[in-house]
Amino acid sequence: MKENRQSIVHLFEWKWSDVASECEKFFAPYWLGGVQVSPANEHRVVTEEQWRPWWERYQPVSYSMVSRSGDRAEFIDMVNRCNAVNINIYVDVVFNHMCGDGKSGYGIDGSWYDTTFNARDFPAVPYSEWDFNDDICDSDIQNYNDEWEVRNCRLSGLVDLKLSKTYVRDKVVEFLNDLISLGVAGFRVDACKHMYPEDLEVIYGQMNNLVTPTFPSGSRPFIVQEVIDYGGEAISATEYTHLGRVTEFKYGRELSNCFRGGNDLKYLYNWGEAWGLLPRGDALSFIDNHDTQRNHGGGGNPLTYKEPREYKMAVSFMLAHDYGVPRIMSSYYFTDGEAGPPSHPDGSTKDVTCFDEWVCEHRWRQITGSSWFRKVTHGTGVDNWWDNNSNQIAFSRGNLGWYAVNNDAYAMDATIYTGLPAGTYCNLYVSSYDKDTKACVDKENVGTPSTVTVKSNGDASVYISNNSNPVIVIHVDATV
Ligand SMILES: O=C(NCCCOc1c(-c2ccc(O)c(O)c2)oc2cc(O)cc(O)c2c1=O)[C@@H]1CCCN1C(=O)/C=C/c1ccc(O)c(O)c1
Ligand SMILES: [Ca+2]
Repeated sequence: MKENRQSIVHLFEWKWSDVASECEKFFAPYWLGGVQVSPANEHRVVTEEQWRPWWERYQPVSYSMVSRSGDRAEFIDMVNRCNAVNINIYVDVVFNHMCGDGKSGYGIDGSWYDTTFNARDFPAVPYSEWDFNDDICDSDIQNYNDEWEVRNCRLSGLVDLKLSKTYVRDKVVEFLNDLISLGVAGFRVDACKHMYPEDLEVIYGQMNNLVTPTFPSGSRPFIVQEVIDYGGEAISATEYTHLGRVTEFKYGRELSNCFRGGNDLKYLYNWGEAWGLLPRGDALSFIDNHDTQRNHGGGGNPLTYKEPREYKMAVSFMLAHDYGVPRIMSSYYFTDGEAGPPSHPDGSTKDVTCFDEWVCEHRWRQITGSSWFRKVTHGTGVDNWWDNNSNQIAFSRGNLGWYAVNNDAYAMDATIYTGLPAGTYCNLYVSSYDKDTKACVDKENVGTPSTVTVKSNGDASVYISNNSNPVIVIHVDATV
């Protein structure tokens, strides 16, 4: 985790070859801290329940590095090429469970597995029935208010690994240390709610340091723990914060509500812990993720690429504000929530083509510009808050950047103290900035200024109509 480059982009279901070229082609000159990639280990090939759904990758059958995104050699090439341009790779790892109960067949790398009847055979690991919790719980989780059940029973039919057992812990540590040896910078740990913090502590403690010289000697893996906690269940995210960052699911739900008009933006003056969110140093913040962008209701029904105007506003606010480590979702277009990535008839994932079958939100100007803002203003707090007692707000990040958004149904027309040095700044939400020629080229600025002039007293007079891009994002490294 580089100090001033903390944004993470989740390149969901991208192949390793496409991730590598995106690191070199797009991310290198920018702002990015790292990329989260889909699970790299062998998983089921699901064809009967659904045809090749995205969630087949969350049903492991072994820890060999072959998946729908590519094989071990391609994974190594991706990590090397991204590390070479200083972009970290964080791997999604699934070790609460293996595949669903009552299944048998060959995984995507050809490994046999059998969970029919009492079998729990994963010879490629190997795991056998005594490596699972069926002896203490042989049913699915029913009651999310029983923390013993949530940890020891089957999560929607998935056979539950006995992580209390040294042998199982050792196999998981071997898997994680294999990935570390390939040069990854950390992990997104799936389904942490379903594993005991005590077991995770032992496993994380046995992870090796990150490889040198790619990383400074003694560097520890960066850990993001997925704990789905909207409050009201027996298990809370705070049980895991001492072990690493934890996903803050309330973040996207609350901010989506604000930008859909459910709460006046003026209330965001104390956005963060005062809203019941995790301490900012413990939080992984995001608007939507691969799961919540699909399951309405249960997933908090967040803004997604399907509501682009409000989504871009919410994501830009997340990136402009100093709370947490933000993760940006990069999706493929879908209507059926279970559908897997754009694929060929044989089920193999297509090459990425941004903006036709792949949404590539991370490449949208409004999001790229806001992420650059986050990098430039890292280390400052939220200062000089201004609002119109409704849905027009502005704030600076120290004297390095200034952010304003108009979510009212009428124009924002005000003179506001920005805290910035005098000068003319490029509005990165609607314009492109050329660092060499210091030019600010309008792109989509109907109703939103493409540049902002700050007077010597720090004031700026801004007019932002209620248009499709009603945001100003300016910082000291993009002046004309
Ligand atoms: O209806 C489904 N599942 C039951 C309701 C969602 O429950 C799941 C949760 C879940 C849901 C709510 C909670 O409060 C919670 O603690 C856990 O986490 C998972 C994690 C996995 O690695 C693999 C899974 O199959 C699941 C899962 O099915 C569909 C069909 C099977 C996969 N799936 C899904 O919907 C898959 C969802 C999924 C997959 C991967 C994830 O990382 C994730 O967060 C959710
Ligand atoms: Ca478990």
